[in-house]
Amino acid sequence: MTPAPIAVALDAPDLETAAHWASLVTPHVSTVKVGLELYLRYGPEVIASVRGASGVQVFLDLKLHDIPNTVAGAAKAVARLKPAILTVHAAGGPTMIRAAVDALPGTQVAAVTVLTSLSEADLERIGVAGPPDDAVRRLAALAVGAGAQALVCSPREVATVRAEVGPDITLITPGVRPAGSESQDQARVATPERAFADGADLLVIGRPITGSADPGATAARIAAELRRALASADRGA
Ligand SMILES: O=c1ccn([C@@H]2O[C@H](COP(=O)(O)O)[C@@H](O)[C@H]2O)c(=O)[nH]1
Repeated sequence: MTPAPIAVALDAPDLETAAHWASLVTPHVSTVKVGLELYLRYGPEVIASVRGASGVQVFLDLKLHDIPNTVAGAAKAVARLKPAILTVHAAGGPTMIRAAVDALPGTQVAAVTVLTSLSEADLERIGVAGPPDDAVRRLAALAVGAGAQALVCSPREVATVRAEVGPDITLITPGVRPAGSESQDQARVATPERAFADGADLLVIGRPITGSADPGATAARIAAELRRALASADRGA
């Protein structure tokens, strides 16, 4: 069975746990995601540990945000790890995004538009007035114009972003919560089925899977539900 287009966020306190979660979920999902917690604790060795024998796609979610020269250097520093996806913040600006894209030709550079943990009120506090959709759409257009091949947005904005950037850009949505799950620190959430129906290509799901009693079984169940939804929408997975 083709793995479902889900990236499981391996936000684990130690390498053994992350590698164990990766081995449980990789039969069911296309991608595992390494974020700041694991990478800052263990560095590059974490990538081989979670990739394991399965050779699953690794999404390196470092959310780089610095001056262009520094981001280019950081991107080159991770090139040998061959991540399928690397994140940068769209708010770093077009020159910074272009620097990352040019430094990593074999990797999809994904620009994070507006963090899914931020509500409209949070955005107003940091000087971004108006509905999150407006800022997300603006940053998405800027990032694609600078060469980003992928974008990170919440499932609430994915339809708007798809309409803005067209069919060729990979849309990645964290803030995904199966029906009945807690939002936790995520502010802009939707179900996996909603995210896909609205045009997402890759769903990031962490704690609803890794915090469950059986991460392998939970990943299998969410993947199966998604395949059913995709089949009825004729999008295939
Ligand atoms: O806007 C963003 C960008 C990245 N993330 C990351 O995704 C996962 C979500 O984990 P959950 O446990 O499903 O909430 C996490 O690693 C974040 O760093 C995001 O949530 N929002």
